[in-house]
Amino acid sequence: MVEINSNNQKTENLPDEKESENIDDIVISVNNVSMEFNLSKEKIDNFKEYIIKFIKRDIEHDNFWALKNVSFNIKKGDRIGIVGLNGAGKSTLLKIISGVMKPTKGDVAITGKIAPLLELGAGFDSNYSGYENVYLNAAMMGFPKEFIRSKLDEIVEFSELKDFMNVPIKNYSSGMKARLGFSIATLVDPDILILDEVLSVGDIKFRKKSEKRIMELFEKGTTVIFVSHSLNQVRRLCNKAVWLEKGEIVMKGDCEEVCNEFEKTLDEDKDLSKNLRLKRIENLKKRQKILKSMEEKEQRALEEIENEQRENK
Ligand SMILES: Nc1ncnc2c1ncn2[C@@H]1O[C@H](COP(=O)(O)OP(=O)(O)OP(=O)(O)O)[C@@H](O)[C@H]1O
Repeated sequence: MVEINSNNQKTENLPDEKESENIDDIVISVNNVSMEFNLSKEKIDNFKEYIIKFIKRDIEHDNFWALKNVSFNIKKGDRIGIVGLNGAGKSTLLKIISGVMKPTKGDVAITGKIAPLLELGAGFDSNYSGYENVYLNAAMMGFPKEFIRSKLDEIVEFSELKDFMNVPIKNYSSGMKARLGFSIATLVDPDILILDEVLSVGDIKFRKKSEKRIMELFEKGTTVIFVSHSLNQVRRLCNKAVWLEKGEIVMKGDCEEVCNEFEKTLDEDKDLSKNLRLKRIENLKKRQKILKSMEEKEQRALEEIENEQRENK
């Protein structure tokens, strides 16, 4: 179905089993988001060389679109898995939704408190201790000091890092950073939790504990956006999925359906030619476009009927 967002642009909801007409249910609206990066064509070895070339206007760039016209709505309580090959644009999309990056075109509207857990250690200051970083990290998410103090014991206990909380983060392993980051992001009860590959880090015991914690958040109605290269994990945790390929949406909707289609192209990648994979992707994209235009027509027809009914009253 098609909804009108606050900017009066039309965006498509991820298909829903129980389609609700209530626009208030939408907590994230991604509207025609495109992201362009400038990639330097030549290798510049040091900063001095960069400055000289910059002053001489001698730096050539290639323009590269990491995301192209990406649009979808996420409703409260949805668990969205973002899937795609390396370089598809998944992390870039999460960074834009989290507000870490501004898109070149389009916009994202968010309702509620968002807890982003992006790259490992992002949001941590490596010179500060675990305790100091808990306050720093939570403050960056907009949570007041008193609130964090009330959650501190729980955060430390969950992270299992009690003996390391006075140690500077620079001495933590990547698994330890992931544990602390995950504990902060999930124990402050966010409305929206954003997880980029963090569940694949850490030992199996902590991974299981993290998945259980995410399940508890689902029950509380937390909206989760989740990037993972493990399709099984996406299937276990998500109800919907978005498949990105070279910055474009190939398919979005029911998690199982999207994961199955994506998986088929992975098998083909191994066994059959690359062309067949690309052909399948093009067909899926066409199908999405047809579905979108049908939904738009249906929406216009509904609007016309509503207008007629209003005029006849
Ligand atoms: N800051 C940046 N500057 C230039 N190019 C970038 C930047 N960040 C990402 N890219 C490029 O944008 C594309 C998408 O990157 P992104 O990290 O979003 O992909 P991804 O789907 O998360 O990949 P992966 O699964 O490998 O983590 C890649 O080609 C990457 O090289």
